[in-house]
Amino acid sequence: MSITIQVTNLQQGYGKNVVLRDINLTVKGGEIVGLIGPSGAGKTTLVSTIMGMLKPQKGTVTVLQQRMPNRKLLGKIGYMAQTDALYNSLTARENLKFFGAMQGLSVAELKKQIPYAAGIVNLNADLDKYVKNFSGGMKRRLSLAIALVSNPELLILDEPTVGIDPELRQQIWHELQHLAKVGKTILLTTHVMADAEQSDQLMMIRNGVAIAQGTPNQLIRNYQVTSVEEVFLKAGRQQDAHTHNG
Ligand SMILES: Nc1ncnc2c1ncn2[C@@H]1O[C@H](COP(=O)(O)OP(=O)(O)OP(=O)(O)O)[C@@H](O)[C@H]1O
Repeated sequence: MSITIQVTNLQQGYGKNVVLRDINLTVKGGEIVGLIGPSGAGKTTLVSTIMGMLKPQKGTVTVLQQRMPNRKLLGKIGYMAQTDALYNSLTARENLKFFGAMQGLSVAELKKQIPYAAGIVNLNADLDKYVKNFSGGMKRRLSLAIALVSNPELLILDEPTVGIDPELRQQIWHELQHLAKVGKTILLTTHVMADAEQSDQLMMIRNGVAIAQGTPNQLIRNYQVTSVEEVFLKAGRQQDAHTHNG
């Protein structure tokens, strides 16, 4: 399977503030990779760098064999940001049309893709409602539909399940697993352990470094615990002990 994302010895930050240190990540086509870590750990900074919105301070990022940042690749990446960037004065359908057209979809493609993307997040019945009347969860769902509408090779989802009820979360996961099976690559950040457990590969980030990496089962075995949550807690304690001793 080809490599979709390659991050090598990445250091990233804002001005003199270094947020990520020595991050290495390889994501193969068709894989679902979860980034987990406490608030402020650097997950959004990492996905923004992979998207090419930030230039690495040190190290390299390659996406679909192209060195990032690279504006030409943006059309191939479906991105769901942490804060919903939606037009409140437009309907959900108009938002999907606008963002789909920006991604290069033709009128005929939009006609086919809008019901598909809205269907995944259960929004077909609300397509002609104004976004200003949407609940927080509906806005998250519309943002996810926008990420999916152009049928991109790579999906980057920053906390996609925040504000989404358990039933719909399961439905979304079902679709993400299906998309991965047909070769799409998915990188997501999450605080939700149930999401982490569904990922093929996990990277746990804490204080700007990767403290644990592997498949959920590998991590559970290596740390001799029974859940991903316990892996995270144990890896965190080990990082603290190491920092205090070092
Ligand atoms: N635009 C910015 N300018 C300066 N500092 C920033 C900026 N964005 C993030 N930071 C800082 O970088 C660090 C990592 O933030 P980041 O948003 O990547 O964390 P996160 O793991 O995504 O957190 P959360 O789970 O809360 O979204 C934080 O200390 C934050 O204050």
